[in-house]
Amino acid sequence: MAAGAAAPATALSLAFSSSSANSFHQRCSLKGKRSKLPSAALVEAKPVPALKGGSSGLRGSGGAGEYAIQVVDAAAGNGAPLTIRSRIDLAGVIQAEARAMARAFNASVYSPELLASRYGSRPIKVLQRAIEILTELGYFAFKLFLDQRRGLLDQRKRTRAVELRGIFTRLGPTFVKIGQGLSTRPDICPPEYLEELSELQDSLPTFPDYEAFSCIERELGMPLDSIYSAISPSPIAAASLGQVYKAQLKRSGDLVAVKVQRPGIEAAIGLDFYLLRGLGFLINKYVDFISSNVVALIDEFAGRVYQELNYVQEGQNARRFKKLYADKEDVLVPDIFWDYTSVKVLTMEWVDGIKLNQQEAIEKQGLRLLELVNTGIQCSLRQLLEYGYFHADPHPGNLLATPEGKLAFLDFGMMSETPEQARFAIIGHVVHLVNRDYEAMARDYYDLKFLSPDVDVSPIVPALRNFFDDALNATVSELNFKTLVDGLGAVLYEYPFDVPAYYALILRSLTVLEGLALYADPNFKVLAASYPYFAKRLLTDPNPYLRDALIELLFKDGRFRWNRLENLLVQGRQDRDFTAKDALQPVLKLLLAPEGEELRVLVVKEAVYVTEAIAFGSMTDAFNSIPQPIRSLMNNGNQNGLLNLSDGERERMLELRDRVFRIWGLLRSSNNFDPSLLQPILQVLQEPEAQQLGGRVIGGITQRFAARLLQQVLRPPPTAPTQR
Ligand SMILES: Nc1ncnc2c1ncn2[C@@H]1O[C@H](COP(=O)(O)OP(=O)(O)OP(=O)(O)O)[C@@H](O)[C@H]1O
Repeated sequence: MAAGAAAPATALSLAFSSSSANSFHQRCSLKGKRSKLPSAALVEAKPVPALKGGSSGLRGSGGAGEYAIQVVDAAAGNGAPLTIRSRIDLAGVIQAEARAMARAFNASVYSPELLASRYGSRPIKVLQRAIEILTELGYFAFKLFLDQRRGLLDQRKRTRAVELRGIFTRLGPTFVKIGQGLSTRPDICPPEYLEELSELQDSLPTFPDYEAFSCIERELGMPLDSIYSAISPSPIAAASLGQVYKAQLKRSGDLVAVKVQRPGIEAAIGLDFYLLRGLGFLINKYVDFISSNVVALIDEFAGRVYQELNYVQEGQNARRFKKLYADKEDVLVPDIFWDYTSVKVLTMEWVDGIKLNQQEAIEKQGLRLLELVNTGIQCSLRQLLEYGYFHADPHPGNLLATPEGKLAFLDFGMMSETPEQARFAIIGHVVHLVNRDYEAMARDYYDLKFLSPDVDVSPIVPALRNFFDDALNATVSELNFKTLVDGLGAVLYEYPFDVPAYYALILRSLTVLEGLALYADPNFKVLAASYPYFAKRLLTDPNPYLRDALIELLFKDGRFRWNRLENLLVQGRQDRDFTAKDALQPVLKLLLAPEGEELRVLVVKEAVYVTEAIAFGSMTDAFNSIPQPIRSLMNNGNQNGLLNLSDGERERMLELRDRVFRIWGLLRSSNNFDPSLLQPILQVLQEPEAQQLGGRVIGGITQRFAARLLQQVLRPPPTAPTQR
């Protein structure tokens, strides 16, 4: 990382020119005046976690970019930690955000036409960059061509993928971004390329600090010394589009991260996308083995990168993300300081934390990586499948473990949305996968918008069967998510799929988390960790699509699969948002609805089986308690026992009874369970059609027995506590 270059004294009047950590400490000394807070009208006061106690103001741990700053209340003089309180005046925040938006009114948006008009008249500049890119990419393409001629394309895939990663790094930010983007597209790249490109690091060379500092002054319209009481002399991180400094706000004393955009990046990216688009046209026209529309892909991608260049937009993304997901206490999203944010400067709450790929450092703090990864998985599932608004770039550098054990999300430049229909279709897809219903899985690709409705999915079914029958030879929960993604990728790669970008990004966010978890535990299974969430959604979500998926999961060939319900309840209860009062409600409601006819018949039939099993079980218990000699007399030489049932039948009945009792126990012991929720079943059993089916029950017990049984269950509990 380049050392911080000297800043012009005029621009940086607070002697920020010094790159010495010492001067930084001196200026960060709090000396009592830190405790003065703005006296704005207070709508909400929120404590910021206390910073670590220390003995002498702010202390740097040495190397630039690695400050372990400790703040003490010097005024108190006793080394007691100082709690910085951010007083948030909500109206003030909204106004500040509006002002930041106004500052961003001229933020660039991607427009191929604009780029064409800008660069169409600058042939020399275009030519220079074209030569640079073509030399790199052309040589690479030539090698691919030779590989193909020599029949070595497959064999050399890994080597070429490594080379491509190097080329993208050399070609700069646009290509680093493209490489990162391609690493999420299994429909475009073979697995070897996906792996190598996802390794693309965004640790690019830094740009001079004086340029960053003058950019801050220009963008915020204030001299640096009136904004900060201190700022790190060099960046603490340099990423693809900007670099990040640690600073302390003069007005409030808050510690902040200041992200400053690379100078001239917009022009560089614009020129690159102009050229790439031209190349895209050529590829579309002449390269047969690439079936996707490359120009459309470039346009979509360029649009995203341009959005990332607008830091006000990024701040708004962070705000939205925080509102949706930081309601959970284990998730942290930094606040945005709107008065210090513009298109090219983003100021956010400083997050003290360790990157999620530094397992040792995390565990040294007494934190467990797997717990943090699990928080990430649960949060990702909510992002992808509940609200649909998700962080599309969750690489380990953007996920921090805080000392309090929270998972902090950073970098909201690239967000994506899962359309509502797709959210349900994904859950349905998992249900079909669990059921190994490959026809239904193939049909899901219409709902997922992978295929247009006129494409015949029948050829895909055997491909899915081939892959999943092998992959699923254990249970789905034991399946490695990456295997699944690679396998699906291989299937998608061979068929005319058009995978929407959001889907590829979803896969990537879960693969990233799984990758992190595998460091800590090679046996970790992301799908198993996701099950409680899926189970909870299926059991409780009233959406008709999910309700039908649940019915599909629970009934097969006219029989109820009690083992599945038990499994769902066991799993669903592990989700912290699960409430038993909502469990099965969507299905039970359907029982009473006009369109629930088919379900009613199934439920009545099942009630008969269950009643039979319970009655039989009770009789067996009673029978077994009779002394042996009398039992023999009662059997009267009948080998199959009292009811003349085969061993298999008897076993099945007892198993069913035990399972139903276990499920009942699971429900009763869950929070908020109220037995009257089963009322719809009682109502259905009392209908005349149910009585005809009741005749089957052994020993003359009719459906009335079932109804009475339920009535017992539903009776309001006595007021005095009774022993179970
Ligand atoms: N609020 C913060 N608190 C502490 N460190 C931060 C904060 N924001 C960013 N950083 C540090 O700066 C690095 C780069 O930030 P960020 O990922 O936002 O930049 P970027 O240019 O958008 O990167 P990318 O290339 O991933 O898109 C992070 O990995 C993290 O180390």
